[in-house]
Amino acid sequence: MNLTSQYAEPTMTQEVFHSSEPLHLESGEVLKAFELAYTTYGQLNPEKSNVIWVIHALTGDSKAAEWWNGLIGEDKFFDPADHFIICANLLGSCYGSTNPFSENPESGEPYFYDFPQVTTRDLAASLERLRIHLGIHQIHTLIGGSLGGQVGLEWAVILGKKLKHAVILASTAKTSPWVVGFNETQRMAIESDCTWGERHELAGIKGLETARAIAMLSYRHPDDLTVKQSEREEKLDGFRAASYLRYQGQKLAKRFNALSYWTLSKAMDSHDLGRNRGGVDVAISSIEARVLAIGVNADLLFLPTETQYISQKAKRGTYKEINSTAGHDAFLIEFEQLAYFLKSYYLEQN
Ligand SMILES: CC(=O)SCCNC(=O)CCNC(=O)[C@H](O)C(C)(C)COP(=O)(O)OP(=O)(O)OC[C@H]1O[C@@H](n2cnc3c(N)ncnc32)[C@H](O)[C@@H]1OP(=O)(O)O
Ligand SMILES: N[C@@H](CCO)C(=O)O
Repeated sequence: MNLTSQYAEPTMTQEVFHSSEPLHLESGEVLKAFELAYTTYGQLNPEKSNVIWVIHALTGDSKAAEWWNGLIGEDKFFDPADHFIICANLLGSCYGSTNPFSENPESGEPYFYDFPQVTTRDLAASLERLRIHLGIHQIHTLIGGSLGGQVGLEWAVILGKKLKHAVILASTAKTSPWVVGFNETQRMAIESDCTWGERHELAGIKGLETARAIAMLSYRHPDDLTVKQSEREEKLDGFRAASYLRYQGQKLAKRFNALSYWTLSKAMDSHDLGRNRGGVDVAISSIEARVLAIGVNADLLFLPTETQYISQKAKRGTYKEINSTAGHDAFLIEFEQLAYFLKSYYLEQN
């Protein structure tokens, strides 16, 4: 395994799955039809036993070998030479799947603010549709972090014995009031943009910048900012931490939109694996797959104890912890530790 080689994007295939069967949502609303854009790397083996299904986080897309380039790719832990790796853009997101700017079949116009509320369970149900469409009867490993881990847990319950390993990173079985609070402050920032309510893709975009800046403070640990954003000279204004957060807001606003952000942050709030299942403990213990939960020691958003709890309640759970001042986002950054944990976990299972 070469963890230091240059990033070289492996050959990928991009497709769009169109489901014409209605998707009945937890809210009671119905999506009459929906599309999921997905990317695959590698080939399904004759035994169909090499499926690695990746679920992206809040603002990710289906090109997992780009944003997880230290983990997926030639000579990386998940090598397309050995695995069939698939990632679908989540429903509501703006990278090719049905989202608030898609046409509402009822009106012939984009949904905009009428896009229905989707929960992590709804998102898992849409992925399940895609799995059935592709004729995948067994998933070797399902892996996702943060919102991706939440959807992964929901899907693991649904998949039963069709899933062998669920790898859940920096995530939780039920969204805490702390996370709902962070998400609400971000939605308040979006609402305070005077263009919010307008019907175009830039509606709420300045609010989205602020939302991302707030979110970044929950994705990083104070030590990370101390190391990277401390001043080199005495000053009264123009602080590096300030320009860093503004830059991060602008960076997201160039590639995302406020309505998708709103939709997916509400999906995160909705997450409760135990809803209508007799509680979180019962739901976690109903997962048939082996569960590897990986927390981050300095995660201020999804606390490591929350991630560890998943492993403790799973029938067959293992816990590992990333050591990083990067905070919550360490699951997108600390490739060497991730690869090491994955390797030792699979060795322990064999
Ligand atoms: C189409 C798509 O891109 S979607 C798929 C990709 N995205 C995802 O999957 C979402 C998940 N990914 C992420 O959230 C992020 O990419 C992460 C967490 C992996 C990494 O975040 P980064 O922003 O690269 O890291 P970090 O917090 O260190 O910030 C570095 C950036 O801030 C800039 N920066 C650092 N300090 C300052 C400062 N004081 N003032 C202004 N800018 C600053 C750097 O120049 C750098 O800019 P760049 O991204 O243009 O190169
Ligand atoms: N940094 C992640 C969110 C935290 O999981 C993203 O933008 O998707």
